[in-house]
Amino acid sequence: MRLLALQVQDFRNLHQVSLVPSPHATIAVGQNGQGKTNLLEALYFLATLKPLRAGRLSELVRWGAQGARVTGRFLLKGAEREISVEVSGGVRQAMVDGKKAASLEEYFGGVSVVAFTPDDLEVVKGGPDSRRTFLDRAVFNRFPAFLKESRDYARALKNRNRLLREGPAADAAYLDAYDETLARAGARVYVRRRALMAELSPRAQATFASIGRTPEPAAYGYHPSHLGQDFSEADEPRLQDALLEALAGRRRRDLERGFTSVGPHVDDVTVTLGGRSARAYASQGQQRALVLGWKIAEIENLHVATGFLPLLMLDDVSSELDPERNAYLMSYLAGSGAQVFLTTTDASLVRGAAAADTLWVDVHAGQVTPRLVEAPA
Ligand SMILES: Nc1ncnc2c1ncn2[C@@H]1O[C@H](COP(=O)(O)OP(=O)(O)OP(=O)(O)O)[C@@H](O)[C@H]1O
Repeated sequence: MRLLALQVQDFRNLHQVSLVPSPHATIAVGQNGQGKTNLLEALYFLATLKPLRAGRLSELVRWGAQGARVTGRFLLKGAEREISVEVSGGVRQAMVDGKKAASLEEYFGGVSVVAFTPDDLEVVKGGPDSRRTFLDRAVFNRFPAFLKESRDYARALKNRNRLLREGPAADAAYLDAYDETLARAGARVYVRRRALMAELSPRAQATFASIGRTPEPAAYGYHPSHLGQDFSEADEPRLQDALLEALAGRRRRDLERGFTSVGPHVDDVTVTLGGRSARAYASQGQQRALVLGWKIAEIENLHVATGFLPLLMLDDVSSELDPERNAYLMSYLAGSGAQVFLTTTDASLVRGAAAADTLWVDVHAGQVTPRLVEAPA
């Protein structure tokens, strides 16, 4: 998979950008607050239909503009196709070759992206919410149908919670029906997450072992909470029954509190080092290596599973790493053969990922301008 051309219109502070990226590294250099992350976010949104940072889609539209649009021409399995996404009035529209996409499968058609951002550290340091978001981005990359499946779950959860807020007056027959829907959708979410973790965690552990410079082994885990037992990814029907039972068992408590207390929305990801919580015990450098181990594993896992290397995006990551780990990452990127997009305030930090075919662009006040000469060291 390769991105041949990218066009961005009225996306955050980017008024109009037209870029022919390098087949390998494209590096955006600029001072703080100029639009470097916005450029990556535009590409991320195109490739995933999910915002990288925004809470609301309307935040993506340039102030004063009617709508935002991102278009990419990709080379996939020898054929060119154009996908684009528009946001207007808080609504997103996905298109393939200029026509409304018939399905998400048609839209994505093999496009995937792995993003490295300074926020990734939240997977170790942050709360369960950030860990679930982190995990779900990886699940979605591996199984594009998960975009719809996770939405189905969120909708079912919202409906049940709305009914729970009626308290004891809530109609029991309706609740039974909502429990069924929620258990079905929840089992799907769980099974997808579990399948991803089964592929990813051994790879991430091995990558960490090679970059962590620490004798303790890392472990990345995901288990259902409040179900009393674990389930494999092949156990969907049994899991659905267990979820249904747990929902029934917690109904009284849920009615009192007005929200659903069991299901994948309260599950957590565990990251440990030598069997101890990485959040509580790992150093900053070890925490960063744990995240890096996961991300590199994700790239390799996608490559094996789909036959394609995903697009890689690194938002100002080098400034967060110590020189040795940064050098490792840069040489990994240069040797991976992947198409990479990097941002930095300091070109010298990412020089290790650059080659003769690198496209250097300057980002200033929302303008993206290719450099005619290579960036100075
Ligand atoms: N919807 C929007 N419309 C117009 N401008 C926006 C919008 N959303 C954000 N901005 C502007 O975009 C700029 C931030 O851009 P961005 O986050 O890409 O910075 P950056 O170059 O990555 O900087 P840093 O190095 O600090 O991360 C800010 O000036 C912000 O005001």
